[in-house]
Amino acid sequence: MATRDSLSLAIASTQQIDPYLPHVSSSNPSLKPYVTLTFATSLDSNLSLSPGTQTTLSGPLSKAMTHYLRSKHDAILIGVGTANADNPSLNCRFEGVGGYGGQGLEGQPRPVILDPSGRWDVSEQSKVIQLASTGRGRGPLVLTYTEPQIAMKELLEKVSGKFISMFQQSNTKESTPRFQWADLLAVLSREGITSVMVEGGGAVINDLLHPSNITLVNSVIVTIAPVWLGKGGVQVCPEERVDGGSKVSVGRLGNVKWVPLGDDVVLCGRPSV
Ligand SMILES: NC(=O)C1=CN([C@@H]2O[C@H](COP(=O)(O)OP(=O)(O)OC[C@H]3O[C@@H](n4cnc5c(N)ncnc54)[C@H](O)[C@@H]3O)[C@@H](O)[C@H]2O)C=CC1
Ligand SMILES: Nc1nc(O)c(N)c(N[C@@H]2O[C@H](COP(=O)(O)O)[C@@H](O)[C@H]2O)n1
Repeated sequence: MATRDSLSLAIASTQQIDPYLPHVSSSNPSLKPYVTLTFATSLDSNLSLSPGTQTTLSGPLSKAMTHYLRSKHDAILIGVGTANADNPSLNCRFEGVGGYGGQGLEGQPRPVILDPSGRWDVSEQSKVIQLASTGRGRGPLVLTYTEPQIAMKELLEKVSGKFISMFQQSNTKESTPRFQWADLLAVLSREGITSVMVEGGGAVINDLLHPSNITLVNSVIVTIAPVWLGKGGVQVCPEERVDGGSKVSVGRLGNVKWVPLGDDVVLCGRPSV
């Protein structure tokens, strides 16, 4: 839990970040959720030192800012690689804004885990499950192509989470199965989710930054920490884009704002392809 001082400072800074956040919640189920892509990176664009490990990059102020973001979204989405590497909590621990403050589940985002191949071990050891079972977070939605084990299904349902089976076209059996972003956002919309923050990890972020998906992103909020992690890390580096035979940039942010937060800087922008 962040301290009161760091929270006050973070709140002051968040006024600059607010324009990049979802504001109007819509009950129209046909609308795509508002998508905020947000993560913390090193100066060499690494999310962590190596695959399968968790690396602290954000300082206390930018971490508090992340919890503020969590309080402003209906859902928080990660890939199964992050679920397994970090065993994250994925709740809002920003007292007074949402989360732990005697306000029940108000201000708590619903965790969403992309797990097409059924690699996430849904068990009592998972912090997400522990928090949901004690009223400190919401039960997760797990999007998958596989048939879940009955015990895992029951455990998830006990904490008001569930597996959602995604439709897999028989002619698109890739070696690394993926959902189409438009499809998965439509599924979230049908679950009543009007805004989602995508936190990572590398595969999820790089996939969303692909030229065919980046237009689905409404805003990008990146914490940049003053550290180099070196080669071998999990890197944010999307596929190249070729146009008319020449390599061009994948995308660019417009409407940019740089917000210093402690030793870090938070970059906010909107994709302009
Ligand atoms: N610094 C930061 O802000 C963050 C750092 N991380 C770090 O990132 C690392 C994990 O990253 P990765 O190994 O790349 O794992 P990941 O979290 O991106 O998960 C990868 C898996 O997600 C699934 N996936 C990805 N895109 C999908 C799609 N479109 N449809 C369906 N499934 C999809 C696939 O099963 C894929 O194997 C960890 O070290 C973690 O600590 C993770 C989140 C944020
Ligand atoms: N904002 C931010 N800064 C960092 O330095 C990080 N390593 C991350 N990682 C993300 O946050 C999740 C951990 O969340 P909990 O504190 O356990 O709720 C982790 O899984 C990454 O998605 N983020």
